[in-house]
Amino acid sequence: MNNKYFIIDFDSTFVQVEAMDELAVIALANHPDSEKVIEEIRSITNLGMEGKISLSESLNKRVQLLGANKKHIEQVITLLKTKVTQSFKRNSEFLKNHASNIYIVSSGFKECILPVVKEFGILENHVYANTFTYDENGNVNGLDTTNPLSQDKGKVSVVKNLALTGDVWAIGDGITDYEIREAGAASLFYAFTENITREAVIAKADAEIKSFDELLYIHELPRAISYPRNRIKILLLENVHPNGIKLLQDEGYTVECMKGSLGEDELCEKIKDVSILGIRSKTMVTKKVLDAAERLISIGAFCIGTNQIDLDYATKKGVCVFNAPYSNTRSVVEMVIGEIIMLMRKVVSKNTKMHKGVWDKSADNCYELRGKKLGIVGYGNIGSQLSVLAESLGMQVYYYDVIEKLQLGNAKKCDTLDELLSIADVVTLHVDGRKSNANIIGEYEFGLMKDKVIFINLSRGHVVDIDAMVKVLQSGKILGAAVDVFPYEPKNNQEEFINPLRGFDNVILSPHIGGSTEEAQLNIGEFVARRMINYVNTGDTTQSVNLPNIQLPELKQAHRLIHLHSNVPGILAQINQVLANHSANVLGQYLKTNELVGYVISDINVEYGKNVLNDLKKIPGTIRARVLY
Ligand SMILES: NC(=O)c1ccc[n+]([C@@H]2O[C@H](COP(=O)([O-])OP(=O)(O)OC[C@H]3O[C@@H](n4cnc5c(N)ncnc54)[C@H](O)[C@@H]3O)[C@@H](O)[C@H]2O)c1
Ligand SMILES: O=C(O)CC[C@@H](O)C(=O)O
Repeated sequence: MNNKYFIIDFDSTFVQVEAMDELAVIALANHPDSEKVIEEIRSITNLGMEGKISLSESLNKRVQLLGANKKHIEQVITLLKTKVTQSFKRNSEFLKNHASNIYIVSSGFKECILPVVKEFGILENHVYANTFTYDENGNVNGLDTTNPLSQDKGKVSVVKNLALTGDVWAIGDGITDYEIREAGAASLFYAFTENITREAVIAKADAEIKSFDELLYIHELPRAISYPRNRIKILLLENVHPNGIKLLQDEGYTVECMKGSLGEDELCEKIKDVSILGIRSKTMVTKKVLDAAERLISIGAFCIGTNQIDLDYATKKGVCVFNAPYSNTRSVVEMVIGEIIMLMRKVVSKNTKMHKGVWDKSADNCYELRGKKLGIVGYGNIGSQLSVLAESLGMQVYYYDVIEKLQLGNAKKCDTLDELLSIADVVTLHVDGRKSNANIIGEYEFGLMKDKVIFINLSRGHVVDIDAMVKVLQSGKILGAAVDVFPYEPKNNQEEFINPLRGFDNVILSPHIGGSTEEAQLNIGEFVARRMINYVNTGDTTQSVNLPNIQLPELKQAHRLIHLHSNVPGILAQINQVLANHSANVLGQYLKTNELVGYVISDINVEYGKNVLNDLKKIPGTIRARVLY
């Protein structure tokens, strides 16, 4: 590190904001035309940053408009301390440990800058900036014009005077930072875009860095996190809730969102450099998609069902899949109850008639649900919660599940599907979307149902043979039906819904919205985003659908080596041999396997051979190995 120097800009680089703009907001708070003046100051700042007016002109104009005094400067310092850029904050240890290599060179004002950067160990005599001049009452009345930083190319002359020999890297968001490199006073200029992106500046830069982590990563320097988060690209399809998006953005990941889903070919193209994919029920993540995904480490299904993902193949490729197993359960249950009532009272067909002007007041074939037999197929999270609510409304609940399930309340277990179908007044499906559930309700099963049955499917489209259902609807056997899920569903809201169930006035059709409530989507968005963040940042697989679930302790003063491999004998021994070869002191080790893969986490002392990760990757059967800190 001896011959590497960092020339760091302050405004919008070391801190997230422009100190002068913030000072203006504070100083002009009681000014009658404050908004107008602040806007003027901001536009002058930008003109200066983009090189459209000279720096001295920009500075002078702004100071005159400011009307600030010493009290305001105190207030802006307090504010700036809360606005330090995340990646500088994260790497405070690096800044402290290498203080002699770090300079802050800014056209801003030292009074505002020094108290902020000092807290990060920056040396006072390494801070170069302008200084205000004051009148006898402590009001700012100008700036020290003898300071080179008040002049055009001031940064250039300051850095030249430092006479640094070695690698000098200028890091900033403005043209004046580039000028240091242009004049040959710095060897490289990095356009810093964590806070603001100026295309004109990026165009001049040797490279864009979206965070200070990225610079440290590029140059293999000591850093707070192993991999810059902004390099982790996330693609979120199908309208994920804004809270989920924000959680991921706040972590520093690069997030792209799309409202609809993508077809296989489009997704194959789009997914190439994506590390995390977020979907709901419509996006099919096939083998072909997984093969096209060169960097994918995790998929978040922002829903319950995961049948749209080739889970076995994802597991073999070491892609960790999460879903939200409970967040929309209640929403589905409420919709089922509502639909049973609407169908039993023929509200749906009567509503259609009313809109055509037909007054059909009659009680024919209209029933209370009290005392009726509800047959639940699939007694999982939704089925069992429905059981409790339906019973509280006076229904007699029967259920059938392929695995042994404890009954809740007075619900009665049926030993076969046939038994349930022949007992129930209302049949509702809540099975999962496994492939073998295709057409579990077809002609034969409809035949077993009672006359005037109410039939509901809010589970998955492929579990019902739609042609058989159409026949039985035409026969008049079904009193009413509600269907929310279909074997083929439109990819987005622009595509027409085409299905033979259209046109029956006793059938409620809904566009797969059983779980689409504000409450559920918010919960799902946050739940899945948190699971994925935890996995990426710590390796924790708790509640993953496909990888062995390991809940990990927080990583403190250690590096975490993560090794995912095919589940074959002897891998743990080989991992430990590699660790021994590199004299790595193991602080904790965690292992779990499922039938396809094994997951080994080794927390080790930070002193270890550099090639340990490469050697771990060479172990036969390795799917993925990474280091985290
Ligand atoms: N319409 C929507 O918007 C919406 C919202 C949420 C969930 N869902 C779907 O609802 C279904 C149920 O969700 P959950 O959270 O209760 O799932 P779950 O996994 O908790 O429960 C499914 C239950 O079905 C049982 N099962 C599977 N196949 C069966 C079969 N052939 N016969 C009888 N039982 C069978 C399983 O053993 C399990 O107990 C899933 O398909 C899910 O994707 C739809
Ligand atoms: O929101 C979705 O797309 C799917 C909802 C539901 O089917 C689920 O599986 O949770």
